Amino acid sequence: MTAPASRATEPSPHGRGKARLVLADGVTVGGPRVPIVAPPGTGADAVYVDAAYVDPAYVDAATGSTAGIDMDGATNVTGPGVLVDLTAEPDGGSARYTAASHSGASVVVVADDAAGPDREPARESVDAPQRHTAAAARDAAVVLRLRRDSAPGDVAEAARRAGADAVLVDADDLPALEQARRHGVPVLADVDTASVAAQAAVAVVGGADGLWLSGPVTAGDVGQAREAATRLAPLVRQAVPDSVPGCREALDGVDAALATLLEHRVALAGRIQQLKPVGGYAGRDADREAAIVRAMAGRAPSLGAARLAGIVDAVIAAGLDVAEARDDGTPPVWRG
Ligand SMILES: O=C(O)C(=O)C[C@]1(C(=O)O)C=C[C@@H](O)C=C1
Repeated sequence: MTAPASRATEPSPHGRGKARLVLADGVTVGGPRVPIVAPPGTGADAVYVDAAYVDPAYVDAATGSTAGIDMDGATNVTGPGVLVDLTAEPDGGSARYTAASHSGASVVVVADDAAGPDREPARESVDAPQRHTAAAARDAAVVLRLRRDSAPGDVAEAARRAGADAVLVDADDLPALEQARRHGVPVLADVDTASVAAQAAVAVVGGADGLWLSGPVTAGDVGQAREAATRLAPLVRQAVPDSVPGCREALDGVDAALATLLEHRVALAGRIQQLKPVGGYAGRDADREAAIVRAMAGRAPSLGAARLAGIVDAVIAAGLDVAEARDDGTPPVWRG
């Protein structure tokens, strides 16, 4: 994680007026990909750390001790490209300031109770305790954690009030995800690793631009979240960026989803060959193949039936090749 995060938002192709937040080199919240944000050592695209792990000096100042806190490696985990989570800070004042200013982090995450209607904005406040967060946040991007009881419709307003570049909401808070999407606010979804695959899927389909994994997070959790995002994001985040790298990134996502579906298709077609009275090339069914092409043409009008026929023919032939080559101890009928 070397490149700095950036609070400078850029126009995004995902919806009119939608901004995107750059977390690290090639890692954006609001682009075609849905990045995974998780603690260090889990293989995530971007890393967050709890403020308590930012600087031993903070722990000394706040509690007089580091007892009970595992500080192994703590001092080296922050810096540019790292998100520092300030939402659980006990005193909200000096601790936040010390933690965030010592960290060199590029993104700080603040709670909505630090930016409520009668509080000062996270980025511009002059009153303690928020002034400390504000001071730290001046040079960093701000992500605002919104609690579930924040009324839908207030998402964009809360982000504006806090001077936030993105919001963080519960993975299954679909009204908040929808509000953020509608108002063009980049939105991270807080995925509880107790049910990571399902929550990640719900969040991505609901419109999350990034997944923030919380709880005890393992590399396996990150892998599951990434897989859910890879499979589902291309289905719900259709965009045509205006640069070659942007388009290639989006194409990579679509190709990943296509490959997943092709793999499933090969399995299904292979099973049919075992079940049909005559399977394999010998049992090819032209009427069935024509019906497949017609059905797909309705969903791919740009290609049309004639071009799709060639694609479908190649896909079916590849599936039959695999089926005929398979030697899994259950001989298909055509092998006798
Ligand atoms: O539907 C079948 O009968 C199949 O064997 C599957 C399948 C396919 O891959 O879709 C393969 C060969 C047939 O010609 C038609 C379709």
